[in-house]
This record gives sequence, structure tokens and C-alpha cells, in this order.
Amino acid sequence: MSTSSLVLILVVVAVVLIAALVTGVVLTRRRRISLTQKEEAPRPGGYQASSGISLTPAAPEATTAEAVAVPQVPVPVERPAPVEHPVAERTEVDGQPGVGDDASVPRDSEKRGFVEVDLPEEASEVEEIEPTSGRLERLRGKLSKSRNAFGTSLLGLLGAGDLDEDSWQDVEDTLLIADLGAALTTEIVETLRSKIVGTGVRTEAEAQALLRGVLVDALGPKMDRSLKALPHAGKPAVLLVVGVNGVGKTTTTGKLARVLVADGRTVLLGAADTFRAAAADQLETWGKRVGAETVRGPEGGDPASVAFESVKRGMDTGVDTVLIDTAGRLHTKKGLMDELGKVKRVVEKQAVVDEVLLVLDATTGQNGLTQARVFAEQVDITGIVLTKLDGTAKGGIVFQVQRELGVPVKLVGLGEGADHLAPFEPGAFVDALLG
Ligand SMILES: Nc1nc2c(ncn2[C@@H]2O[C@H](COP(=O)(O)OP(=O)(O)OP(=O)(O)O)[C@@H](O)[C@H]2O)c(=O)[nH]1
Repeated sequence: MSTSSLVLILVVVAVVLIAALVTGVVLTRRRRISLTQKEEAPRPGGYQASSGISLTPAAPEATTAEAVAVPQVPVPVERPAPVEHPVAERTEVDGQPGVGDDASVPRDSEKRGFVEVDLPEEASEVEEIEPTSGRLERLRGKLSKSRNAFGTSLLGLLGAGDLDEDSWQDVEDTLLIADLGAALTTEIVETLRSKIVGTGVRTEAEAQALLRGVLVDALGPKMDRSLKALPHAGKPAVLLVVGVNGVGKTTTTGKLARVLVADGRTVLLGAADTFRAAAADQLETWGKRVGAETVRGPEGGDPASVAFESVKRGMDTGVDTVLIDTAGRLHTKKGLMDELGKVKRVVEKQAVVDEVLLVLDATTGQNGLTQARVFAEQVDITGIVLTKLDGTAKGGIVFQVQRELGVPVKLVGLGEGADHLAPFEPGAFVDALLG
């Protein structure tokens, strides 16, 4: 072998060695990026947002029980699963494309070398939550069914000028169809009649202003709609969520947790619905989305025991609010209603139950009232959550249920979205109905 061939071979070997070295360094660095865990920033005391829901502590307790000073323990937050590289979605198995395989990479495609790619941004641990203030205004479109059937027809009738008996009958029918109930309908029609005669309404704008005033008054604008969800006497506030099957209790509990976290509160969820297998999972998922712990018991276990444990855990960890979701129960089943009374009594052994929120499905109309009466007898209802108002033209049930029970509607559900729970405000509600 000549000297020049030897030199050539040595040069080639040296080039190969350098290339291998460079590739090794690059790969080591890349691996280091994917394995090194980022320093975790300390979690602030919850996502802060201005709240449209007025939160208050309950009236001071009569008991002289000493406040338990409990250190704040950070709530464990589950990290999201690592994002899979799109290569995992390739569908080719034998090099032959099949139906729906358009997006797969053909075997004979040109190989790519190293390419600079943007790394995905780290997913935030706790979801961003829409501010609660002004939610009813923002979600007014969700009330379009009630607006069309109720507000628009009433405005059309009242703005049409001189009203004869037939027109007043139409006004009355419209109110009845919208589920305002006979007594309230009569009252509203009489008030409208006397005001229209007294003031001589001529234009639609005048009719709208007059109608607005009468409807807002009928909604009890002075009722206390604040949510007693703030800790007091060194203990968390305890809220019990009750109602018949499928009205939206678990969903409301989850949405409410978001509202509280958005207000900077710490929350613990109690899955006292041990009857429906998926309910505890459903609640836990809501909890994880806002970094709230969920206490659950065995399926079919004693709901009172889960409720008790939840409050105990909430006191130990020093959260602001414990939200307890209960199983759906038919108001006609005495045994189940007694069980609800027991859940409340057991919780009261260690803390005050600040709110019992009755969830009513607005689409069930008058039946909701019957349910409300029975629940109110069993456990003192302190507030009503009217869900699924987005799916009904009978928004008038809001008026009736408050009037019948003397209990304020505090929250309204306006959709299946995570932030589709709004504080109820009579003025904004009537404005949404009247368009
Ligand atoms: N459109 C609409 N759907 C809602 C609303 N609130 C709840 N839902 C839906 O109603 C269904 C029942 O909700 P859940 O929260 O599971 O009801 P639940 O009362 O806990 O049910 P049970 O535990 O079986 O008694 C779900 O599909 C919810 O997404 C709302 O305000 N609007």
C-alpha cells in the first residue's frame, strides 16, 4: 500500500470518528432536555379573578368550640401525561397504505436528518378559569329560547299600543307558558295593567322599561344571594349539594369549585354520591382540573361517612370550603330523603353546614317545585341552583320557585361548559330575557 493511500485511509477514519463524536454529544444533550425536570415554581394561593359571586362567611356559630389552627398543606396536583410524539399515530404496518392512511409516512420517503423543532409549551397545571363577574351578561345568548318565547312576545304585545282584553289574555298566556305560575302571572298582569294605564305607555321602549321594572321586582332583588362559602371560626365552610337524579349536582359542584378557586379559595370535594359508580370519578376529574383534592368512599358505602371524612380532611388540611356532592334521590322515596337528613346531621357533628344548595333542572318545570317543597322539609334549603336554563323556553320557573319557597336562586346553569355557571342577578336576567 502506498503512503498516499495510507494517509487517505487515516483521514477517512479521522473524519468518521469526529462525526461519531459530534453525533454523540448532540444526542446526549437532547436526552438531557427530555429527562431533566424543570424546577417547579411555588403554586400561588389559587388563580385570582374578580368574583361576581358574593362570598360571605356564615353567621358566627353559637358554639364555643375552639378554632383549630391547621397548617396549610399544599394540595397534590397530578401532572398531565406526557404528550406523545405524532410518530405514534403512524398507521402503516407493512409499507402498504390502507384506507385512511393518508397521513402516514411512506416507507420509501426521503429520510430527514436533524431538524430544529419548537418544543411544545409546558401545559399549565391548573386550568384558567373565566372570571365570574358579568358571566350572566356574557352568557345571555344561552337564554335565547326563553327570550324568544317570553321576552320578545311580551314586548310585541305591550308595545303594540292600546291593549284590548284579548291582548291582555295573550300577555297572561305568555307568562303562564313560560312557567311563572297562575298566582304570579295574575299579580304581574294586574301590576302591568295599572302602570300602563297610569303612565300611558306608547312606544316599545317605554313598554320595555316598564316591563323590566315589574319583572325585576317580581324576582326579589333584595334577597340575599351571597354564597356562604368562606371559612369561619377556624373551620372551612361546608356546602351540601342536593337534588333528584340527573339534575346536574355533580356538574354544579365541579363548576362551583372552579368559581371558588377563581376567587383564590382552597377547596376540597366530598364525593358522597356513593350510589352512581361514575359520580366520584366525575367529581375527582373536576377537582383535578382546579387542583382540589377529592375525598371518596367505597362504591355503595355510607354517604354520611364520606361526608364526615370530607369535612374532617378539610379541617385537617385547612381548606376554605368543603363542597359535598350527594347522590340523586327521588323526593318521593322516604328512605332516601331520610338518608339525606342523616348526611347533614353527621356533618354537623363537627362543623356547621353553611349552605344546602338544591339543584333543580329548569326543563322539568312545575315538577321542580314539587321536588323543592319536599327537599326543603327534609333539609333546610338555603339556596337554589337552577340548571339547564339554556335548554328551555320556560325561564319563568326562576320567578316561581323563589316565590314558592322563599329561598333565593343563587346560581344558574347555562350550559355544559366548565364555566357555564353564573351568579344569578335579577336585573341581568331580565335584560337577557328582554333582549
Ligand atoms: N345544557 C346543560 N346541561 C347541564 C347543565 N348542568 C348540568 N348539565 C348536564 O346534565 C347532565 C347530568 O349532570 P350530572 O352533574 O351528572 O347530574 P347529577 O345530578 O349529578 O346526576 P346523578 O348523580 O345521577 O343524580 C350532564 O350531562 C351535564 O353536563 C346546564 O346548566 N346546562
